Amino acid sequence: MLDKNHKVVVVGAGLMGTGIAHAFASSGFATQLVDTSAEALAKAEKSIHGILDGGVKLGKLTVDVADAAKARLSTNTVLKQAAEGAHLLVETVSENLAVKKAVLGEAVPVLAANAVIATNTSALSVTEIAASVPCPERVIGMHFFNPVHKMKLVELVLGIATDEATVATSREWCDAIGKTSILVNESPGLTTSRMSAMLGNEAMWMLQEGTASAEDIDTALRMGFNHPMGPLELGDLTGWDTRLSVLRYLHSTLGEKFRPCPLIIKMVAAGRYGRKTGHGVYKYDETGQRVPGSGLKASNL
Ligand SMILES: NC(=O)c1ccc[n+]([C@@H]2O[C@H](COP(=O)([O-])OP(=O)(O)OC[C@H]3O[C@@H](n4cnc5c(N)ncnc54)[C@H](O)[C@@H]3O)[C@@H](O)[C@H]2O)c1
Repeated sequence: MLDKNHKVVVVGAGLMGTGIAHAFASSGFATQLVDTSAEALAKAEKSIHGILDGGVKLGKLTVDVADAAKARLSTNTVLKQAAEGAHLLVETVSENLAVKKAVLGEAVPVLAANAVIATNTSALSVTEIAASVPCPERVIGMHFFNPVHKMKLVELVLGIATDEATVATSREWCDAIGKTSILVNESPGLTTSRMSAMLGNEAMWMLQEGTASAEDIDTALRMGFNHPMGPLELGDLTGWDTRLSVLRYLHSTLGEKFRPCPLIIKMVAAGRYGRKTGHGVYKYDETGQRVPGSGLKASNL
């Protein structure tokens, strides 16, 4: 049974770690956010405070509730210190198997007994990550969606060794932070990433071929299918670097239909990762606003 005194450690203070740490801290859990980069931690803390202050301005939270959530959040560059006695670890470091295994190798020995060990990997194997620790039955995929404070879904991903107790406790953790969880047996790209990778890749092929402008491809999916965002603006939000590594993985496991569009490879080589670098398919100004008419043109390719 979950207890509000249970402590959570979130490792990786990037785009996702920021949202995940906010979710736990604002749901009543003492939350430690860890990153090797002090700069990333400072940025994450500022964003979390921004989300909470925004909630106060909208009348969704009182100042006291926001302050209490801020007080429950702490940051640390020393993983072992932060993970000591935690009942849930959510690793959400860069999408790299060796880095993820190293994080677990260091943190797992100091967690509370029976702690859930969750990975937010988009496309790596939970089974393979789990095999690197002595308790693979306690490892589960906990796949969140960006932006975490708005997206309700969590895909809980079962590796070959994940046991029922871990699934049950993970569902409780998701309920406690107001998320809806679904169970997915480990398979490349799960349900949502597989579909989303296909859509984003196809949109880039269309852009590369000059089928329609970036703006019109996005409008087509928003207005034609009621998607809240078009696939190109979504790729800018997710990051084309992350997108490319997911596509490469799906290509190697599921075959030709996932071959990454050359335009994505070119954009990543140019450092045009999306919102996080201020330039992806669209350009963003220093306040993060999209520059009107900035969509990549087929004539520029
Ligand atoms: N971006 C998305 O929409 C999305 C959605 C679901 C899942 N994911 C997954 O979440 C994970 C993180 O993605 P992101 O977009 O937040 O990446 P990101 O690049 O924004 O952040 C990764 C962070 O990990 C930190 N890091 C790297 N090595 C570390 C280590 N050894 N110890 C501590 N911190 C370390 C980096 O400094 C960086 O701040 C990836 O596995 C990704 O596949 C991403």
